[in-house]
Amino acid sequence: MKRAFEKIPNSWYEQIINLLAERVVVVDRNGIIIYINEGYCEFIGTTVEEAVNRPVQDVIENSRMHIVAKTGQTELAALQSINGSEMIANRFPLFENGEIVGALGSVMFRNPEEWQMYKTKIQNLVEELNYYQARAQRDLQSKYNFNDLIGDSPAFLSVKKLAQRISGSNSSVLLIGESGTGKELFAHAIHHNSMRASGPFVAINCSSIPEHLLESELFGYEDGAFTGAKKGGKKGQFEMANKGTLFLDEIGDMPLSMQSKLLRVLQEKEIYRVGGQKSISVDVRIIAATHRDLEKMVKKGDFRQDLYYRLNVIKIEIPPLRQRGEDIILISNWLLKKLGTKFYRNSIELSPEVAVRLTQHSWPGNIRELENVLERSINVLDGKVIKLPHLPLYLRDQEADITEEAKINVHDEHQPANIHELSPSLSVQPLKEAVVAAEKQAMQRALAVAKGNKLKAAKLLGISKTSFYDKCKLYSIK
Ligand SMILES: Nc1ncnc2c1ncn2[C@@H]1O[C@H](COP(=O)(O)OP(=O)(O)OP(=O)(O)O)[C@@H](O)[C@H]1O
Repeated sequence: MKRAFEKIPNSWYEQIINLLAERVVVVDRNGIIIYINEGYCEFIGTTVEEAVNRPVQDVIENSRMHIVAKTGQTELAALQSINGSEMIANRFPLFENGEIVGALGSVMFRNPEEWQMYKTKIQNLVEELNYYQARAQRDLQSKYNFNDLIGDSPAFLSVKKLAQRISGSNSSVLLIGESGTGKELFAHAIHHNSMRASGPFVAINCSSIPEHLLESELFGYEDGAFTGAKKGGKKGQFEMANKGTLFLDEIGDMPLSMQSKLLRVLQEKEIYRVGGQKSISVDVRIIAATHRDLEKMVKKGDFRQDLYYRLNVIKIEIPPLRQRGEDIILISNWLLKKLGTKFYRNSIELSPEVAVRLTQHSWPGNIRELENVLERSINVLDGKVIKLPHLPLYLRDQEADITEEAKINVHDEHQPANIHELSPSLSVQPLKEAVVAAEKQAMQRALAVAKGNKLKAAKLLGISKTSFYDKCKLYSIK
């Protein structure tokens, strides 16, 4: 190495240094400048003569060369503000016989244009990074609040009220309800209404993650915890949800081995990453949800009883749509508005027959099914009104069933009385039709008692004004 330098004439040194970096400065162990090149001097508005032999911090703004000459710690690609611009500087300690004798500093860019080009590139990258960071942050926030929970049936309102009331508490919440009843929506709204609203909302579906990945997904892992593990390790959902809410959807599908680990975390309020030795404290509120009968699972030994008690501090049971038939039209209208915006199809309405059909269906898939039906109908629709042929076949088939039975009924009415006696079932109306007829009758009676005052009639029936108006429309009651 030494021999290689010997061949370089002394007069070349400065040229080589200047070509290696536009701005170079060398200080002794006390931070006094012993060399600075002209490029650097020009940039900071001084001359070599003025700068040499002076403390570096007096000559170069925000310099840390005197510090590097003391600590011996290299500083690479450090941001340094000079003349209002961010420079990128490298600072190296210089050693002789193992002792620090000074430091060498260089600014990485040769001219303002080059700097500008890099600066623009870096700025773009920083902006991109900020954008993705903000987006990732947004993804960890609740997207819905209680206003997004539509329904004004007494059954739904009492559940919504309970959820609102317990939002502020820190206790665990267990949401029980059939698929598509809005459990996730409730979890978002509870978080949004809680003291943790400014913290993250992290949702994880326990049934969609393979069992062997669930632990690392929940608790994270350390560097090298297993083959394929990301370098530097990874935070788990518990850590991501720190100071916020962790929504554990489909908790009933969590394997028993994981249930024990989850219970430990809920008790200790600390986690261990997979392959990690040190505990990490976490402050997380748990909202769990399931469509399964957890009590039955506990009895069968499929769900840990102690975990069930831990999660079941506040239990909220969301009623299925068929138990709140009066919400169907209200939710449908709200969904039509939402879907209208999504598909640029505004003012879409339900025909009265479709409205009746929707209230007759039992909605095993609940609001998700209703949303799918309406989305499909909008897609096959030309005008503004959804009519029976726009509904999916399985809903139209109900029409055939009902009409068949209606035919039997009509036919029946003309039969002699003894035939009724022989086959009483033929004169029986389908329950759904009977309910619809009874509802219509009750409304007409209430209107008559209230002398046509709809608000009064709604009060007499114990339903909201909106619900009453929707039903009037549905049954063509003027
Ligand atoms: N009360 C409601 N008002 C308006 N939309 C609702 C309501 N409840 C549910 N939805 C809508 O229904 C769909 C299903 O809701 P969500 O995913 O919250 O149900 P879920 O009970 O968590 O279902 P799953 O158990 O299948 O995960 C979503 O599109 C949601 O926006």
